Amino acid sequence: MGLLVEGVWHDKGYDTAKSGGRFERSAAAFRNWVTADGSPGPSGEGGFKGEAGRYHLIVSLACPWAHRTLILRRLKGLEEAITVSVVSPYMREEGWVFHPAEEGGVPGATAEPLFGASRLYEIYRQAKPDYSGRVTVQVLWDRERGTIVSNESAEIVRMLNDGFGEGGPDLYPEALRGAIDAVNARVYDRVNNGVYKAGFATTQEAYEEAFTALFSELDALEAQLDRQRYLCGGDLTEADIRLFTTLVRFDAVYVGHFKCNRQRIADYPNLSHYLRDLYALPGVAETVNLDHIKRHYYGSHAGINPTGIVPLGPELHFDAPNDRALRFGR
Ligand SMILES: N[C@@H](CCC(=O)N[C@@H](CS)C(=O)NCC(=O)O)C(=O)O
Repeated sequence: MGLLVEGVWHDKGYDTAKSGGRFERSAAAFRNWVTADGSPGPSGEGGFKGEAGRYHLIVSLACPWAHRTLILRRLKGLEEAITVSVVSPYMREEGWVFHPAEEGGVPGATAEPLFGASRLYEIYRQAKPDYSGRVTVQVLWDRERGTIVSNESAEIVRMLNDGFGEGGPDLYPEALRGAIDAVNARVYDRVNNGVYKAGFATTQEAYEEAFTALFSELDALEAQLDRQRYLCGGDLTEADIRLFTTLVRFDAVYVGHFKCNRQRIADYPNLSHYLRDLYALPGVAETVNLDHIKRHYYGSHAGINPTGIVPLGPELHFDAPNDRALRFGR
């Protein structure tokens, strides 16, 4: 794990000393928006029109943030329009690297076709030679302007929802925006980022704080999903995709590696049926790669798992039947 300082790579982890052992995630640096007509979005510059063949997405199949964007790309039918590269699951001294399966990398990892880069930080330097900051997945690259449009998944999912024309479900419908934003805020802080706050805490107090907030939120979500099929009612929204990418990793990595072990998702009846309901959406199962997920977490964070041993379990059955459609009538 590391970062760029004025374009120079430094192998350096997050510093929790200044924050009482608490993990604090840095804000993403590239915040432009692809829009249907190229007009500016809520931040950054304009000039990024939604066009097939123009954009390239660089993801890790291990990363829950990148996973959101891969699911949106699939649900919105944008697989032909937006090309994808997959980094190696191992993120070590050089950060995220490209090590394609054909060259002995992990199956599912690909090359980087834009510059033939071997490290993700080279892509950041192409966009901004003196870039200072963390080098994170995912990255949405614009071939036309030769730069990074955005490296913030919460914003990329919105661009994929409505920046490339019609097609697929509207996952951020006008009428539900208030409800979606409210759920997202809770889920981001206590669940999506909550598992990282527990896992990367370096004091007992910081860990306990994150653990308690995480499980109280999961309990609340369990109760909410007893009343409705999806987080914002009867229709699937962006909020569900954002929760899904954490739930699908939970029993495999967050319970053990991040010590989120009060209980598993498999022990929550509603959350586990809900997880399988989302997994069964067309094309979603193909975006889930548990091999990359387990190798990444257990094999990249030497401070947490110094041996790098990847557990063989648990057995997971996301493709087992679920009761959600039957219970909620759709
Ligand atoms: N806010 C960003 C967060 C992305 C992020 O933190 N990705 C992780 C992988 S799961 C990463 O690349 N970490 C490398 C680092 O922090 O140095 C987003 O949602 O896109």
